[in-house]
Amino acid sequence: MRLEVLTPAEMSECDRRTIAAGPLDGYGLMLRAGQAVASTALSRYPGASRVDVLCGPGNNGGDGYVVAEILRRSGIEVALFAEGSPKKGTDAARARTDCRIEPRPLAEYAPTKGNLVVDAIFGAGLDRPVSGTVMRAIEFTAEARAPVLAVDLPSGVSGETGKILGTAFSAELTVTFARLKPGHLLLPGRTNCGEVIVADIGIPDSVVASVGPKCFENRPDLWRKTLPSWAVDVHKYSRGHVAAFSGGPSATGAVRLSALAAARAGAGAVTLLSPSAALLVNAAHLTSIMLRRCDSGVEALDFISDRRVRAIVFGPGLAPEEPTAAMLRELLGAGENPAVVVDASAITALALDPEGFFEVSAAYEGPLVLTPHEGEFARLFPDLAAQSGSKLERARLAAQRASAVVLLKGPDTVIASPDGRAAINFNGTPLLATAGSGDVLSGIIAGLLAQGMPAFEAACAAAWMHAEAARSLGPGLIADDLPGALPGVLGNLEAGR
Ligand SMILES: NC(=O)C1=CN([C@@H]2O[C@H](COP(=O)(O)OP(=O)(O)OC[C@H]3O[C@@H](n4cnc5c(N)ncnc54)[C@H](OP(=O)(O)O)[C@@H]3O)[C@@H](O)[C@H]2O)[C@@H](O)CC1
Ligand SMILES: [K+]
Repeated sequence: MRLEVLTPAEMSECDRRTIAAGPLDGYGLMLRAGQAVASTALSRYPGASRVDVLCGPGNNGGDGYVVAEILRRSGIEVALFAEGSPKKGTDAARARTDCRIEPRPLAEYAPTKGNLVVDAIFGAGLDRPVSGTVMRAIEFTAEARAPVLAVDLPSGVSGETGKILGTAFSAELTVTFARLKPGHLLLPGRTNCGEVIVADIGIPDSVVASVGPKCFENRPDLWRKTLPSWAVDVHKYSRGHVAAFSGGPSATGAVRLSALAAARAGAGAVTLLSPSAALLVNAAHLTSIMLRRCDSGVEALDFISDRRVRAIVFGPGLAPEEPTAAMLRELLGAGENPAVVVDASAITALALDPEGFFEVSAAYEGPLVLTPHEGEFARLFPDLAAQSGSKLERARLAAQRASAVVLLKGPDTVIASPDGRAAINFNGTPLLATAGSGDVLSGIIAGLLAQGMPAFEAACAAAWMHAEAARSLGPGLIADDLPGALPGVLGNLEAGR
């Protein structure tokens, strides 16, 4: 499976290197791109006898002329509309010359009921908001509810960020080339793309590898090889011990969800470190999860070193206040170096003095993962949250600043590592928008970290497993159900090894 996600600039570099190596030239790539779209139109819309093809002035429009000519030769009635003309001497100009249909100005386009619309106005080269005639064409098409097949990207969707520039087509189907682009995976663009098909147009894998892409689709092949596996004589502590910090007596449920998820993700032992005041309430709810009184950083550190704790969940149910941030700084500064997952209120607490935390995290030698949702992210990284870049870019910058893997939650969760690697999760589901679901996620990450999985891979795997668990349960799930669904998810992964 080809998991690289290419920015439009990386894609264009792949085109350039492929053309330089030959034998395909730019027009050869365009012909293959157009053929891929035309054959998708024919196979996926077999009943379409009339097609409106809308072409822009660049190479995306060039692909459109190729599509129009192939469909015409296949006996389809094609109406061709053009916005601007390709520049002389370009591949797009050649494609227009080779197309036997005379285009009409896009201003004359009005969708006809039952027609398929092929959107070849703008693709990778969109660099400003759509307006004027193109905007009207998009609005007419939406009003007529005509099915749209987009070439590379729906016009109006930024391939780089997934943002809508002005307005955009809502496609049923998008055919892109060689690899996905961030705009196919990040919201809101992902929604406008509909189903996405990646067509092979002859760009070799070696060329893709040579441009050094660092963003990936979050699929099991990205991290399967790093999943824990155990020798027959393993015992509970060698399988990894997780410590999860409980909040006070009225805030204990969140961390119990994390603890259970860590155990279900495969940690051999999980201990809840609970303040004295919450011991009884925790004791009343725990069975296989162990319980230990802990009222200070010193007590926690003693336990961590005595019981060889490999991973910590720190955040769910804790107070979003300075003592929480201080305790985390103490844990990170002590030289024990367990893996630490910082979640929920602990992130809010760190936002009281971000620079103080970044100083400690830069010096920390253990694996560190932060799991903010957008609100927590904006508290800890207010300048990054306010900038205009993509979610991918924001997560990457945050990971570098915090010297930590940052898992920025949402329907299009992004996981970024300080080394520049990033992954975009695609299997998220609205089923996960339920109280406690984030606590389960941080527990899964800790469970995998405790078993020795590297931090970036553990965060990616956890995000994927979390969503698969939700999908396996379906509507009606509550966060309490998610840990119990993990054995099924892990079983399927094991079967795929
Ligand atoms: N060999 C290859 O590279 C291959 C590439 N392939 C195909 O090429 C596509 C990329 O082509 P591309 O780079 O020409 O960009 P494209 O999306 O056609 O747009 C550029 C044009 O749009 C204009 N423009 C932009 N925004 C605008 C706006 N808001 N409002 C108005 N105008 C706007 C911009 O105008 P300008 O900025 O120059 O004034 C320029 O004229 C890619 O998506 C894929 O389909 C395949 O054939 C495979 C081989
Ligand atoms: K397009």
